[in-house]
Amino acid sequence: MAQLLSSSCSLAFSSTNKPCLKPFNQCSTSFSNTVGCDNSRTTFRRLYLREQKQMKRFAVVNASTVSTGQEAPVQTSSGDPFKPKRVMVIGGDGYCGWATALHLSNKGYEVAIVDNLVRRLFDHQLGLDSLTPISSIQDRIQCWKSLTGKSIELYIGDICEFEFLSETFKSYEPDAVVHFGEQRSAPFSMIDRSRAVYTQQNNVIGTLNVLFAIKEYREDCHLVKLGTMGEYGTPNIDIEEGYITITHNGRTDTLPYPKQASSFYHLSKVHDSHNIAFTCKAWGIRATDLNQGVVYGVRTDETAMHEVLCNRFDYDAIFGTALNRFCVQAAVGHPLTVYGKGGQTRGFLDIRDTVQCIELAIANPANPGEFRVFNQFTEQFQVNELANLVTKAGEKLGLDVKTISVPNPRVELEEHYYNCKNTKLVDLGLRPHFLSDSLIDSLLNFAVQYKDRVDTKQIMPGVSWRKVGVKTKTVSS
Ligand SMILES: O=c1ccn([C@@H]2O[C@H](COP(=O)(O)OP(=O)(O)O[C@H]3O[C@H](CS(=O)(=O)O)[C@@H](O)[C@H](O)[C@H]3O)[C@@H](O)[C@H]2O)c(=O)[nH]1
Repeated sequence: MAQLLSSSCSLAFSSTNKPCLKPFNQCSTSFSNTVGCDNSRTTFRRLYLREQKQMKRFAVVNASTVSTGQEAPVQTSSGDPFKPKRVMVIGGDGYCGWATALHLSNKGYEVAIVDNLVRRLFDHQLGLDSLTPISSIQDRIQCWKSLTGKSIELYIGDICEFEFLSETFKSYEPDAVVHFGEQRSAPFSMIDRSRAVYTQQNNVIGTLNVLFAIKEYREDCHLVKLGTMGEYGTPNIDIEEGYITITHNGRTDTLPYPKQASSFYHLSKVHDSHNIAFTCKAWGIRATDLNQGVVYGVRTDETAMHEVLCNRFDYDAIFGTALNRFCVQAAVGHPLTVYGKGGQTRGFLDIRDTVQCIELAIANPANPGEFRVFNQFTEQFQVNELANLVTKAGEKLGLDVKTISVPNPRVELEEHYYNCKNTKLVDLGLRPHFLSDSLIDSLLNFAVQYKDRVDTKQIMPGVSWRKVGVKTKTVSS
């Protein structure tokens, strides 16, 4: 299967937001140069359909029992008990998606990855790279198969192309769709106008297409959508899980919690949430919006099984997130980059908990027409606290860790109240891996192991929320 797919067309996006249908190795990796590619849709479609047919033949069915979660009291529209088995992981080649695809496969679900590989293209365009070397998706899947005997189906294409998505849906017939397939970096969305437009178009249209595909081809399918804690912003009151009960002029209602996103990326997730909520009401879609916090860590039980399965680990100022970045900075002797006063508080979670949360959401599906919102994080930290934890862990390893205050490139409160609810996933059985000294030690050791791969030019932030303009930036952040 991997061989079949490696000869196929991979989609790259162009700044016109039309997919480029040239084979991946013939695509220019420059952001602006992808515009002129000849979109040979008919050839692509023929190749694609042929592959789908062959993939069906090669696919090994792995149906087995779901090992985690309570028995779901949920039914299909025909009244039978709804037991999800076939899961489609959109964005399954990315940081959270890859770890999740392997975890679900390990737990006995049949898994298909849908991905257009654009995350790899972003790295080429911006001159970035993962701290860890990562194998091609085909090699990853082949390695997983040889280690465990479990097959993962692979569909390479862009979900913004409805034709591709609908063929994929009809071919795979998922019971659950986990949707990670979005541009997920706030700084990326603030580089320039074209990245802002790309982020919102890709994210909002992609999700809308998934909703239409569920309605049209798979009405019982449960959508498990990755949202973000950043949808709520930092209000001066407690943050609830999705909804808040308000009494106004003597009348009371439970309403969606107010949204105050602070980047074009975070806003795209708000727009998604509104579209999903509407289609749950209007069409009876079952959906869970997982408002995830900042993820840290790299190893999960499955990705640690072989170096070919190793996950990506971003430390640059565009895709790297706070704690992962601080560990790499400490490993290479770069001062920790606290933006502004460092009093920014966020919800955080270990990547091992990301995969657990997704599994719990799938095993306990929403009811038809229900729009559930779970806040997916395990602990809250201020950025300064994280810097202190990394400094202390660095001392134990003999590293001299310094911290600097970098003028904040973002527009955000640097000191604020923050208190978020996060009980729903715990109620479903989440057993969190809290941030411990030993985890920071092992992350630091991991960063030290790969420190020769660090490009220190990628560490300082170069994207400014205030200076974002219409001119396309073709060089790194
Ligand atoms: O070197 C750094 C990097 C970040 N920060 C600060 O750390 C906080 C978090 O920033 P981040 O880059 O770690 O995370 P963020 O941009 O918020 O986005 C990440 O975390 C989000 C969850 S949340 O933050 O919205 O809860 C996800 O949705 C995104 O996909 C993921 O990239 C911000 O206040 C930022 O200013 C620093 O002080 N120094």
